[in-house]
Amino acid sequence: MKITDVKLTAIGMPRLTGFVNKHVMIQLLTDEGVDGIGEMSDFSHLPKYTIDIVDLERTLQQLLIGQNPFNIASINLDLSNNFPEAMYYYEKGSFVRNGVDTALYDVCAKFLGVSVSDFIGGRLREKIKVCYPIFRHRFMEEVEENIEVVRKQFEKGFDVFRLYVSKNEEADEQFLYRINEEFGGKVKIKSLDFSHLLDWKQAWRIAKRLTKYPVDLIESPAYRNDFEGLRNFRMKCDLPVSEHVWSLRQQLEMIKHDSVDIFNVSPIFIGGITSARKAAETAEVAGKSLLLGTTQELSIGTTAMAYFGAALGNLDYISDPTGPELYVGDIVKNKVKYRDGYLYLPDRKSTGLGMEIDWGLVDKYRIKDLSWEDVTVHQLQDRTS
Ligand SMILES: O=C(O)[C@@H](O)[C@H](O)[C@H](O)[C@@H](O)C(=O)O
Ligand SMILES: [Mg+2]
Ligand SMILES: [Mg+2]
Repeated sequence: MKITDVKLTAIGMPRLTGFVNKHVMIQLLTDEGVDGIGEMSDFSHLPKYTIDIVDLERTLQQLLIGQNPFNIASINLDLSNNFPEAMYYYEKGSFVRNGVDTALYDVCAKFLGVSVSDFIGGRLREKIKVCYPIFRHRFMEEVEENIEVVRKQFEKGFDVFRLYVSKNEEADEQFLYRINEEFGGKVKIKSLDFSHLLDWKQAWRIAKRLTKYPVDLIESPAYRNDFEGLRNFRMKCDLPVSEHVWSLRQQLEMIKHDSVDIFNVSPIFIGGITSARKAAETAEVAGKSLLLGTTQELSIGTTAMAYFGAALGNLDYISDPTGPELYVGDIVKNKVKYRDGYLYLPDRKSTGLGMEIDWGLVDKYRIKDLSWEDVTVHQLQDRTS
């Protein structure tokens, strides 16, 4: 089998909050008539510059046309040479590698007539427990709005939430207090996510205040790549500490410094299922736990993560992918399913990723490029419109 063409389509998908996220769908066409699809999810993160998708499409055509898609290892090497790791959480090259790598798994599994699960180690579970995100409070009035979000999502079956904290600790505390009052033990807060916005000492001061209320873990409570800072925080805190993995080198440093208890791994931030499996195995060797992170993907990206997560032995904590529940729409005929706060894998009998593009929806959400609208850094950090 040979790749004969590569096509990219930019998608602008609004969230229920109004914030529009820009994604790129990739199609790999082959001489066997089977096509692979993948997703470069959520380019709407800092830094505020843009990838030219016409140019990217040309680059990927040069790299991929004529290649056998089963050469996943060598194609990943080429991709890493062209889009190297950068020790940065939202490195756009990782998003590009992720889209291509996912599409390779889709096309190869489809060609064999099997599910992606049969390609990457099977399934230890058919569903993955996830939590719904509550975006960062900046103003006191947002507490009431967020309590309303919890009420609504609780009705839809979500009973675990995670909270982004640290811009208004008064509001953060008020939110936790209100949740405790109104829902008691019925709703759980999985994590407080500091998103690398504070130095570890400031994060520790706020964490002490907020952990009067029950939470499972603390995420990103130090500046990016401050491995000692993370460790200092971890040594003070009774709760487990998690951090995203955005490069294998960064993961190694976190292991050397014993910075975390849990690695938050997601294919988008480490450049695909292939790299994510490497990171997951590294975590296992180092005796660390895992949770499945997210950039809030559409259904194609979320399903890819579900396959990856279903084969993990050390997925010890509640995971994060809820993208399809945050966006107003999708671009597939068969959106991923959530029930009772679980992300369900597609039927094992489906082939490839099991996703079917809905071209009507693609046309509805298609955009011409990834250019930035008029958004502020606060809006980007807090995912608000
Ligand atoms: O755990 C996290 O840090 C998040 O999922 C974070 O990456 C978000 O900003 C996410 O990417 C989003 O777009 O909501
Ligand atoms: Mg996080
Ligand atoms: Mg994101």
